[in-house]
Parts: sequence; structure tokens; C-alpha cells
Amino acid sequence: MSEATRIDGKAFAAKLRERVGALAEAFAETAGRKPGLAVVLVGEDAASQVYVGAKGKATVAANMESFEHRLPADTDEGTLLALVAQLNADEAVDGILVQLPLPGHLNEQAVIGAIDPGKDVDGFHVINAGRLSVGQTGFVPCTPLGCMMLLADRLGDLSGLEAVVIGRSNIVGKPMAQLLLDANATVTIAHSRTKDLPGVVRRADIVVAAVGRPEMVKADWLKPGATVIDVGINRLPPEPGSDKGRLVGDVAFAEASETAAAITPVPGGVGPMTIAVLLRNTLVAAYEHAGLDTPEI
Ligand SMILES: Nc1nc(=O)c2c([nH]1)NC[C@@H]1CN(c3ccc(C(=O)N[C@@H](CCC(=O)O)C(=O)O)cc3)C=[N+]21
Repeated sequence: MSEATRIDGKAFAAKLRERVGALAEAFAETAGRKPGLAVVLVGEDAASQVYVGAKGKATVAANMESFEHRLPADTDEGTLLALVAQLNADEAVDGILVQLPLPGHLNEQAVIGAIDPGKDVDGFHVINAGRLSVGQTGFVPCTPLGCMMLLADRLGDLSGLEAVVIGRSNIVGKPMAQLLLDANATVTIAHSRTKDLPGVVRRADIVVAAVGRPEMVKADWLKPGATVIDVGINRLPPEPGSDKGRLVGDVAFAEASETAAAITPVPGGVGPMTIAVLLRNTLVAAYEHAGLDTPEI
């Protein structure tokens, strides 16, 4: 069996960011202002700090305005809701992202529900989740939309293909299943209680793994020739003598590469797509807020 094609999400994301950057420049010429993205981070979680920093840099590199709000871990809900209201009202802000998870004393659904759905570039508001589930236009969560772009690029038409999504989160699993269904795939959502998970996954032409368990999906779970999208980003414990563990996905990449036709690596696969799609959604929001026709992107 030949080695699977490595799906280069990092390169795909770089091209998408470049297109978004060019369109953001055109937007600024017409609208007289840049598209703006506000990112809110509550607390000092190290991984979250890294993502927020990366988002800010990518936003500026794509000719957009970045507004960062870092709040202490003990921020009360009223303060956070007041900030969201202020960002909703700010005409320089097209997109609002509140970094999840929030500290335990804050109600995530209440905070996300306070974001103007027209600025909810994460696609997490119930209005946008509802729009996706009934086939209306709205903001689609960045990670699943990025996965769909990679699948469309790789496979073209997905009609009639068997897709198995492992994981049922509101952020990835559920919207991913909706998008695959909209693309006419036959979709199964599997999860921790699924009976004979390897047997279910073995039916799939397309596997999307989003469970958060390091290297859980093994080569012998895969149908030969399957396309594998690995959403997991797990940091392993450090090796002796090292201070940082390796990043691995939810799929055992090396062995899976022997059976799959194509597979996304971790890092360098889905992660960079998430940020690129966030910028894409922010650009779309800016065009909508300015009352301009949204370019195809
Ligand atoms: N409201 C909200 N929206 C999010 O979209 C959101 C969030 N909260 N909370 C945290 C997660 C995580 N997330 C990632 C984005 C990019 C990479 C990424 O680019 N990863 C690189 C490498 C990362 C590294 O080296 O640490 C890669 O996979 O190649 C990873 C993770 C967005 N999230």
C-alpha cells in the first residue's frame, strides 16, 4: 500500500489568508475603513494566550484591524456582558470572538447569546446554529467550514460518500455533520457511547475525528483509501529531558498513513484553517455591515 497524501492545511490556509487580505484591501478602499475583528480573552490560560496572539497577527497581516481585550480570570459576568454590548455597538468592529473555554463561573451560553448574530464570526450563537440546521445563510463555525474546504479541494463532489464524524460537540461535530449532509454525504455521528466504533469508522469514505483523545483512531479502523480529517490537537506529556510534549491529533498519523488515501497532519492541518476561516468570516461580516455585495470566497 502506498503512503497517503498529506493534506497541507497550512499551505491551503496561507492561500486563503492571501485572498482574504486582497479583498480586505479592496473593502477598505470602498468603505473607507478596514474590516475589524475583536477578540476577548478571559484569564491567563497559556494555550489560549498563544491562539489569541496568533489570531491578532494573522488579522493584521490580512489588512484588518485587530482589537484585543484581555480580562482577568475573576471577571464577573456583568463586566463581560457590558464589553460584548460595547463591541456590538462599535461600528469599527465587524466580528467578535470570545475565546472558549471561559472560566467556570461564567455562563458560556449567556455570553455567546449576547453577541450580535451578525458579528458572531465563530458561528456559535443559537441563531447561527439554527440557520445552519435549516439551511439558511449565516456564519458557520470556522473549524468545520475549514474541514469542508479541504474535503472539497481533495474530493470535489461528496454526493453519496459515507462520512463518519467522531465527536458531537456544538463547535465541531454537530456543525460538521450538517455541512456534510448539505453536501449530500451519508452522515453518521459517532461518539464515546457508540457501539463498535472501529466497525462504524471502517465504513467511512470520509472520517472526521474531533474527540480530543490523542491518537485514538488506528490504521485498522480505516477503510483503505479513506480521506481522514484530524481535528484533534493534543499535547502529549513531555519526554524526559524536554519541557514540552509533542502535538498529536486524534488519529495515529504514521500508521493511518499506510491505509488512508489522504490525511491531515497535526500540526499543519486543520488548525491553520480555523484561523484563516475566521478571517474569511470577518471579511464577509464587514461587507454585510457596509451594505456591499459579498464577494465569493
Ligand atoms: N471562540 C473560540 N473560537 C475558536 O476558534 C477557538 C476558541 N474559542 N478556543 C480555542 C480553540 C482552539 N483554536 C485553534 C486555532 C488554531 C490552531 C492552530 O493554528 N494550530 C496550529 C499549531 C498550534 C501550536 O503549535 O500550538 C496547527 O494545528 O498547525 C489551533 C487551535 C481555536 N479555538
